[in-house]
This record gives sequence, C-alpha cells and structure tokens, in this order.
Amino acid sequence: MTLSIEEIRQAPKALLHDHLDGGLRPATVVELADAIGHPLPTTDVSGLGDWFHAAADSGSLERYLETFSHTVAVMQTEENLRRVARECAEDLADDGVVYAEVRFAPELHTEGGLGLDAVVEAVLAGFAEGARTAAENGRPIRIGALLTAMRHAARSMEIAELAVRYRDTGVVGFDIAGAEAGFPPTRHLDAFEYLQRENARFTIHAGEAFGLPSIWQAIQWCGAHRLGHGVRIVDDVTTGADGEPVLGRLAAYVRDTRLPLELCPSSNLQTGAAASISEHPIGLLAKLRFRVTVNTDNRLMSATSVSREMALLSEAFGFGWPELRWLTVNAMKSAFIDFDERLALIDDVVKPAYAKLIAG
Ligand SMILES: O=c1[nH]cnc2c1ncn2[C@H]1C[C@H](O)[C@@H](CO)O1
Ligand SMILES: [Zn+2]
Repeated sequence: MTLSIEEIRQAPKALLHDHLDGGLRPATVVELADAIGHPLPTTDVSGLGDWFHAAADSGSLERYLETFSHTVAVMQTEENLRRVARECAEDLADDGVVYAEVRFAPELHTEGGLGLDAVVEAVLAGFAEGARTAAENGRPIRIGALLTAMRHAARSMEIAELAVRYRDTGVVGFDIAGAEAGFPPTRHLDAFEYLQRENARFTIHAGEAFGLPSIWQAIQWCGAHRLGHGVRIVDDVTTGADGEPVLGRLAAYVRDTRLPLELCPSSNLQTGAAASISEHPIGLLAKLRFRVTVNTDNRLMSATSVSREMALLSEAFGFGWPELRWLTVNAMKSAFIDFDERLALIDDVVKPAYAKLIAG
C-alpha cells in the first residue's frame, strides 16, 4: 500500500532534525529581503522557492550551505526572528507534526547587533506564538529548540552555555552543524564535556558528508546522544558469504545502544549522500531495526515536509501505517524532553491515532 501526502498529513508525526533557517516560506524571504534591501536571485515567490531547491541540488554539502546566506540575511532582528519561528511552528503543525525540535545557530543572527540571549528569546517567543495559534486551530504542537554551534567557528562553548541557560524555557538540546569534512567534532570536545557535566543532551551532525571516522568521534569521543544524519553508518555494514548483512563494531554499537539516527532522505539526495530515495540506506537501516527517524533537514531547500518525506518512503519501500507509526514512536522515544512528556505523547496522541488508521 502506498500512502499519499494528504493521508499522511492526517497522522501525528514527530520531527527531530529541522533547521529554522532552512524552513522559511519563500513569500516571507521575499517580503523581509525587500524591507531591508537584501538582493535575492529572484523576487518572484514561486521562482524563489524553485531557486532554493535547484541551487541546493548541487551534490555537495558546501555548495548546499551557500544558499543559507539569503535566509540568514533576513533573520537579524528580533521581529524577523520571531516571525520566522512563529511561521515555522504553524507550518509544522499544519503538516500534522505534534512534536518538533527545531535548530538554529544563534551566532549567525547577531549581524544586526543582537546579543545571543536576545536571539534565543526572540525565537522562543515565536515558537510559543505559533504553537498557541496552532492549538487554537485544533492542531496542537509541542515545539522545542536545539541550539547549534557552527563547526568551522570557535563559539561552541559559549553556545553550549547558552543552551544550558535556556534549558528550562524552551531549549531542549545542543548541536553542531556546517561543513563536515575538515571540521571533526572533537574540535568542540570542551563544549561536549561541559554539556555532559551539566546532564544536558546533544546531537551532532555526523556521517553526512564524511564517513565512519566522523561518526566514531561523535559517539566515542564526544558522547553524542543522537546522530544528525548518521547515514554513512551503512559503510560499516557489509554482506557476508551467505548474502546476509554483517555489522562492523561501530554499526553494532549504534544499533545495540539504540542510538537514534536523524535521517533526512531528500536532503541526502541533494548533497550527494544518496543517489535516489529507493537506494537510500534508510531501507536497509530500517530492516536491520536501527533506531531510525525521518526528518526534513531544510524544508525550503528540499521543498519538503515530514509528510512528503514519509510519502516518498511509502512509495519507495512500501512503508504503510505500521512502519510510519514505528518511525514516529522511534522519534518520540529519542526526543530530548522529559520521559514523562514523551510517554504521554506516545500513549495519548501517537498510538491511538495510528491504531485508528491501521484499523482503517
Ligand atoms: O544538513 C546539514 N549539514 C550541515 N549543516 C547544515 C545542514 N543543514 C543546515 N546546516 C547549517 C546551515 C545553517 O545556517 C546552520 C544552522 O541551522 O546549519
Ligand atoms: Zn541538518
């Protein structure tokens, strides 16, 4: 059975890997850029959406990341940050996402003179507003922030401290992102060790544009609680003489410890980590029962949504409601909020809704 995007939109979903600056509405980029005089490749709204998608479709993570200069440029004031965050919460709720962790790098939003605290507060206020509107419209969403430090920069300790400072008011964890090759996670070991001492949770972009050494460092040196992408863990899965998959020690460790993989299929096609959805390692990783989750990464650059990612998987691998429920429960189990809250969402929201869908 292949499920359509429209059918999947009705089901509750959880999203762990989504960049705030990669999910703006094209119309908002046009409007905000016009107000500050920032030049765009085109000011036609649908043309701009197409431009982001095409420009990000470069086959290289470095070139993919260049497109963010246009979104980050319009996210330099409290008002704009708040609006972008509000629209993000509304759009996710509209897609049927009931739980989301959305990440952004505060250090990228200080060019207009804002301090790091002001950046975080503006985004959190926007999330709260968007969640309020969504609840009023009958589509409640619980949304938390992950603070990202850029891996080529040297502000990770400051950002980690910021994440701890706002841990009780909407920030649920920490992350590092940016170009992976040449910037190993161990450059930021002090930040990760600090977070561990603070009993804080963090994920690390690893195993996207670079392979097993990056994943190994993220887990065994830095102590990552989840992997951003982690898709290249398949490099440690070989085929035995009997034709069955054989897990190397790192892949076995990831599976045995139920380390969550924040997989982002469409994004991986654009950065060259996979050639097509049907060849994407998510099929094999799901079959091997890794702790797989499905994510959008950057909804604007990939012209996607959680429902669309799931619809693509349904088409490519035949995923039906039981598989989508499994992916959703996996994501909820891997969320950085309290156990009680995770359990309540699984038992009271996710399971009853999928039980109905499965029963038809
Ligand atoms: O998929 C990604 N890999 C590495 N870095 C990324 C990815 N998507 C977005 N980023 C970067 C660009 C953004 O400006 C930054 C913070 O969201 O994170
Ligand atoms: Zn990402």
